[in-house]
Amino acid sequence: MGSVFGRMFRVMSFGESHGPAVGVVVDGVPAGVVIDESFIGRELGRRRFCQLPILNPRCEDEEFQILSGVKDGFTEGTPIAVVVWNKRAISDYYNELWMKPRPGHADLAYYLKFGRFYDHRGGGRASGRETVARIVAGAIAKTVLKQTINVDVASHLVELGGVAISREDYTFEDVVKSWEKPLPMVDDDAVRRTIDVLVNTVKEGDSVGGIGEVLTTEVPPGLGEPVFDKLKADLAKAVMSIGSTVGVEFGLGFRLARMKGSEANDQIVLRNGRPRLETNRVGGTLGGMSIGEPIRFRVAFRPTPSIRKPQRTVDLERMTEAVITFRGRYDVSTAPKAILAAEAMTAIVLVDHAMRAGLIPRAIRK
Ligand SMILES: Cc1cc2nc3c(=O)[nH]c(=O)nc-3n(C[C@H](O)[C@H](O)[C@H](O)COP(=O)(O)O)c2cc1C
Ligand SMILES: C=C(O[C@@H]1CC(C(=O)O)=C[C@@H](OP(=O)(O)O)[C@H]1O)C(=O)O
Repeated sequence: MGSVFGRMFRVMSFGESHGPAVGVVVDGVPAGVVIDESFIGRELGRRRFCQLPILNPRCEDEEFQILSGVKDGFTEGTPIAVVVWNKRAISDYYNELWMKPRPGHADLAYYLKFGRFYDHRGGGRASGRETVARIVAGAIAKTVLKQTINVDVASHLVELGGVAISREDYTFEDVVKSWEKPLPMVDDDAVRRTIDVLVNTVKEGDSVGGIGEVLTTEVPPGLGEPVFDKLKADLAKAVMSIGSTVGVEFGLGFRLARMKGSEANDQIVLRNGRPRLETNRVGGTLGGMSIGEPIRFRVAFRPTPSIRKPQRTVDLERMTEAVITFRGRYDVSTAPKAILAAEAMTAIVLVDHAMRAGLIPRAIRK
């Protein structure tokens, strides 16, 4: 229930933060796709941030194993199962938090739904660790996109801990290259200022939220279906399913709501014999379908729940009010890892819709 996503390109994520592994089964991958295992490793590596330990103090080595669906470096057209081993869980930190739900985390909701069977250690199933499964499936989806409709997906942070990038003139390549920096931001000054904010936030025992953006190269027209299966609707569901996500806006998003039609409408112009949008303020879809333009949207992430400051909760065993102080490890912000999960989910949605639109067959070579 709830762990499968997609219609033709189907992704099933499994695993808990403190179980032996997290992983994914991807069904519907066409046959004949060349799988480069080192690319999957590099995508997992982008999520580690171990050079800035306050962003990922657990710093797993992300050793993974492909269990099925790939033979001699080619996909077989059958389900691809991948596990990523959990090796650095320390569950003792969570003993004192059993039945004392952390404010902001999913503990309370899991208790109210599943009773005392929920796993609260390291966030259990609701952990940021689950995004590892999405990164692996996203790496497979990106590989399929590249070898079929030649679409690339990238992401970056536009604001973190209250520090916003000051550039608006960045290109897709700038966004890709931002991942070579300590934080994926296109503005070096913002990177420096954000790191200061993050370091001070940890000293205070607190956490911060942020905003990221996902961009693609030109997506062929026709992805997305009227009216419930719009591309933007499926993308919104895909990214809203990432823990800590609180908002999605396409193109200029909420800024469009404050404009006049004459300011907001993207004029349609002829370029190289094709109808194109002059500006793409709308973010790459009209009527829920791609139109040959890049897709572009922003995602907001709330601050990390586990913080060192005392927080009020209810002891569910005694049914009394209580105060907890978290002593374990926590990411000062979920945003850097979460935006990468949004990038991965975007690739997954694009492959699913390209298959549904008939642009990707079940075997890409025979
Ligand atoms: C990438 C990522 C990293 C996270 N790291 C932490 C963490 O270190 N500590 C913590 O308490 N919660 C962490 N979370 C949990 C979320 O902040 C959030 O509380 C949880 O996933 C439930 O989110 P939801 O209510 O939006 O579904 C992380 C989530 C994500 C996506
Ligand atoms: C392990 C990861 O994130 C974890 C997400 C998380 C949570 O509550 O969501 C809590 C922490 O787990 P632990 O207490 O085991 O260190 C984070 O480290 C990861 O992203 O790889």
